Amino acid sequence: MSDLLELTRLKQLYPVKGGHLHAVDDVSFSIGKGESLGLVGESGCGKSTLVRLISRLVDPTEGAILLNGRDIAGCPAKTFGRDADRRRIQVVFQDPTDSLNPQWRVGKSIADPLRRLTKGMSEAEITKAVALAAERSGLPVALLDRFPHQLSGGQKARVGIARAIVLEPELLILDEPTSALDVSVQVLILKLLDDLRSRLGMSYLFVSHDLNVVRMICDRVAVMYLGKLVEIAPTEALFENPRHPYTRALLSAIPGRSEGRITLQGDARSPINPNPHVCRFYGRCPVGQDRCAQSAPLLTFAAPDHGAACHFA
Ligand SMILES: Nc1ncnc2c1ncn2[C@@H]1O[C@H](COP(=O)(O)OP(=O)(O)OP(=O)(O)O)[C@@H](O)[C@H]1O
Repeated sequence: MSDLLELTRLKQLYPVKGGHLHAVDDVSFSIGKGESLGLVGESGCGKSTLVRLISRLVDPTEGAILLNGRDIAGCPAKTFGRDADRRRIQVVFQDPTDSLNPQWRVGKSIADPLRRLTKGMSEAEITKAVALAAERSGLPVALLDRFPHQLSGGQKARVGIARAIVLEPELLILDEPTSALDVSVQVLILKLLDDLRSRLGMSYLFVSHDLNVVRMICDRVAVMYLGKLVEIAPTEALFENPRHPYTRALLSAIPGRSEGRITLQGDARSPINPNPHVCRFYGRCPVGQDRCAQSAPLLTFAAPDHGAACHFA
């Protein structure tokens, strides 16, 4: 797998009374083309700062950010908005409400990156691209005329994803994309993201404080502590054999860890939903917890946006 993104000795220092705070301290890692890398660590460890550096909202104090071999850290944050690489990196934020203009119909919000970052697209082409992004994100085209406050949390999350993928980026940075959602919708959005990555061949940097979520959709996991990268490993290796004491502490703090794991997998047909998911689940169920808590390890999970339903296999 060749690298899409490579960070080399990236540093971000903030001036504080009596010195500097090392928000990101000498961080190096890479993300392969089509790879999903999870980034975990406790609050304040520097995850958001790293996201802001990679998406070029702020300039690093030191270090390189190679995108397809080009050092985009050399392009000032102020002008990166006009850079050809800008459209290759998109971010999905934690609370989609924050990234949507409340006075715009959501179709206009999804079209906005196209209008700002591409040149020469006709209105017909923009409308077609918006409809395709909505369809890929599982957002009915009829909802494009609504305002954000007229949508559910799950639908707004889909708008945020449609807006991010409309430019067909190579790197999608997902900054706690499901933490504002209730648990049944969370599973659907994670499944959608997992499918989109394989369909569109994007790479993910998936930032989360929830290790169970990271385990579901990441190929590798990077662990940050006090601005430093303390461990990076393939997901299963990290969960089965954590090397750094901080990683071990994080893993031991996962609720219900002793009960097992959750993964998402493939499509199965069901009479309830023409496009259901199968949720292979061991442990506490993320949906319909009451019913599923004592379930057999495998259950099928067929869930439209509202009214998720679990079925024991
Ligand atoms: N603009 C700034 N000026 C000074 N210090 C900052 C600034 N932005 C962040 N910090 C500090 O840098 C450190 C890392 O912050 P950051 O927001 O990156 O952490 P985080 O891991 O994303 O936390 P959370 O999960 O709570 O969002 C924190 O100690 C924070 O207080």
